[in-house]
Amino acid sequence: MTTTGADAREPFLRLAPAAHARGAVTLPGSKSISNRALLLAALAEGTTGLEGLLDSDDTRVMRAALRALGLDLRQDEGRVCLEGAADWPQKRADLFLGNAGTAFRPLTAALAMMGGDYRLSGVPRMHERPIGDLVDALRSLGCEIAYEGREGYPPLRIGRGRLDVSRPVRVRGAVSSQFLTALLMAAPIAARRAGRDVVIELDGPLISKPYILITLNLVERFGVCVRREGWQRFIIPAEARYRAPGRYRIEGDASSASYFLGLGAIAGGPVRIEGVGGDSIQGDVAFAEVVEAMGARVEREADALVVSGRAVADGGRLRAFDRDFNLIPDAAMTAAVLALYADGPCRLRNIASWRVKETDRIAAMHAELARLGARVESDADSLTVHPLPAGDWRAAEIRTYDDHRMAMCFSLAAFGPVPVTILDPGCVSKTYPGYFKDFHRLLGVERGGAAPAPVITIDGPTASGKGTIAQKVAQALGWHVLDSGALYRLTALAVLREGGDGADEAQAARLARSLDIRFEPDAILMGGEDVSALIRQEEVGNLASRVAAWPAVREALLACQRAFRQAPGLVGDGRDMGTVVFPDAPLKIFLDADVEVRAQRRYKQLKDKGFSANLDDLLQDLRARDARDRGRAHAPLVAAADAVTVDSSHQGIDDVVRQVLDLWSARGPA
Ligand SMILES: O=C(O)C1=C[C@@H](OP(=O)(O)O)[C@@H](O)[C@H](O)C1
Ligand SMILES: C=C(OP(=O)(O)O)C(=O)O
Repeated sequence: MTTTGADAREPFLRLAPAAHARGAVTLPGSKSISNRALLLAALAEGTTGLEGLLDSDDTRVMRAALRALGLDLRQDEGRVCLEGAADWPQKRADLFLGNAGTAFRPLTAALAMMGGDYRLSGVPRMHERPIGDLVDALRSLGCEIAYEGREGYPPLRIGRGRLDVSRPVRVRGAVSSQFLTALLMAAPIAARRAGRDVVIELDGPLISKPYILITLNLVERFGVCVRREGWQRFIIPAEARYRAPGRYRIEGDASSASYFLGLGAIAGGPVRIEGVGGDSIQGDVAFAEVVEAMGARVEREADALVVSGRAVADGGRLRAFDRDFNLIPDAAMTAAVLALYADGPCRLRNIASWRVKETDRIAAMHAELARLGARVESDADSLTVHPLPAGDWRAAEIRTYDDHRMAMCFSLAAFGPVPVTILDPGCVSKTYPGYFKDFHRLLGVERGGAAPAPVITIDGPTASGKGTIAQKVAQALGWHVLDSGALYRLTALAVLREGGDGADEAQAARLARSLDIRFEPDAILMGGEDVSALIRQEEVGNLASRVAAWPAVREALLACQRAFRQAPGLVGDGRDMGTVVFPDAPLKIFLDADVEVRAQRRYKQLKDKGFSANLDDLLQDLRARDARDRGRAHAPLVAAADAVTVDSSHQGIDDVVRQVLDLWSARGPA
């Protein structure tokens, strides 16, 4: 199902439309906690054994930097052991920190307070991510920092300043909370040198507050108790000293958990996520509440979450939201993709920080969701995503902008009816190198389990010949055939027999659910009665088109249709076979023909069977039915984005059958 692997920096990863996912995943260690723990262990007296440390680009640059600064890091039976020091031995270093905000900002503060001759740089995008608010705060403390390029942005040069902590240091937190985090973690260096309390005051608003709580939690685990007055003032006592806690276990990454919470919500689940749970210290576990509000169920254990929902492939829909995501900006990206499956427009508010992360995430998210076919609106600090009806999905190539979260959250777009291609999937290595492997495992793609029987879908308007073509293709391949139109006709017949006219959705859905039908080789039985001829009547056909427009009816018949998918294979004909019922079908045909040609065919069919017919009436009828089928809001008649359109206007039946069989032998077995 996957066209190429994603372990190396492959150019793309093609995800076939998926329907269900279940199983357990163990999260990699938290990026935010790993890099904080590395820095604090490096500053602490004694040896710390870090367990569950994340191994990814962001932590590798941190570890490499600490080594370059003269610290001793050893790998020891699944732990990273680190001998810390209040002052680091190497006073000159040129440090490359990739695009890791959690390495760049805290190291800037620590090195600036220690003093030395340091240069800090990163990837080009890191040089576009602001750091001026932190540099201003550090300069106000007497640190010496210079911008090598653009004012307010890396690369930085750090020298030897003269620390003065006699006055509170003020820091702005409106652009990133990492500036306050950096000062809080480094402050004990200044407190020790100056022999007095360091007071940090917030200047203006603070975003991403839960990350400050992670910082305070970690700082305390390493022996420093910060006195805190709300979000306004933080006092680091003169005698603050970091002490190694011996061993420290890093919990799983809660931002990474968001993809699996989303997965369980749209793919049925249950998905068991191990590594974060009710005891987590990360704000992003609150994403569990977001998927709950959207309709998923989440069970919380101390160190695990179990999520399940109604699969969108089975007709499930998530509840729309209008929500402030300031506290969980990273997990919020997952919600933007889930919005595709919602029952109304979803609004993500207060996410301006997205603009200065790995990429301008508001612009990137807007562009890529739109590429899938979604309607999207955005402004300086918000994003509105409209749900994407099955017929509007486009098989898109998603650009990821070297942003791990773009790649990970767009994997959830694989639950639409068309394939989705993720470009540069290897960018997940920033925080989750094994992401796609875990994702595929939950989808069952890598499990080698029984693959579902193949399906060829043939969709098209009335009288395009799809019923005959489907029969003949199925015969040639020795497969089953599903005449989905018959299910709607049977429902219509049941409605007529109850005296209804198709205007009552609940009645039609109730009858659809309770159909007692049997398909025999030459007959269709309802309640034991052969109704094959009855359901071919124009009156029933017209009513069928009307009841088929009811979402509750389509939903009632969905599971019934999918049950036809059995070995050795199925040819399904209808109007939404490829878009809704079998979105993962390896071959989809959209069979079209001019409306005049179709009217002629229908006319001949009726005449041959001895019915009276009028060509003009038939033409008018077909036009009306086409308009109804194409215009209905729920599962309208459209070609799936990955369907092959075959025009049968000027071809004989056998030519079309041959064409379909050729297409199958060309692509099916692959
Ligand atoms: O402190 C941290 O570990 C982080 C803080 C957040 O950044 P902002 O405070 O810039 O929103 C978050 O987006 C980032 O991934 C990690
Ligand atoms: C914003 C992120 O990273 P950083 O730590 O580099 O800020 C992120 O991981 O989503």
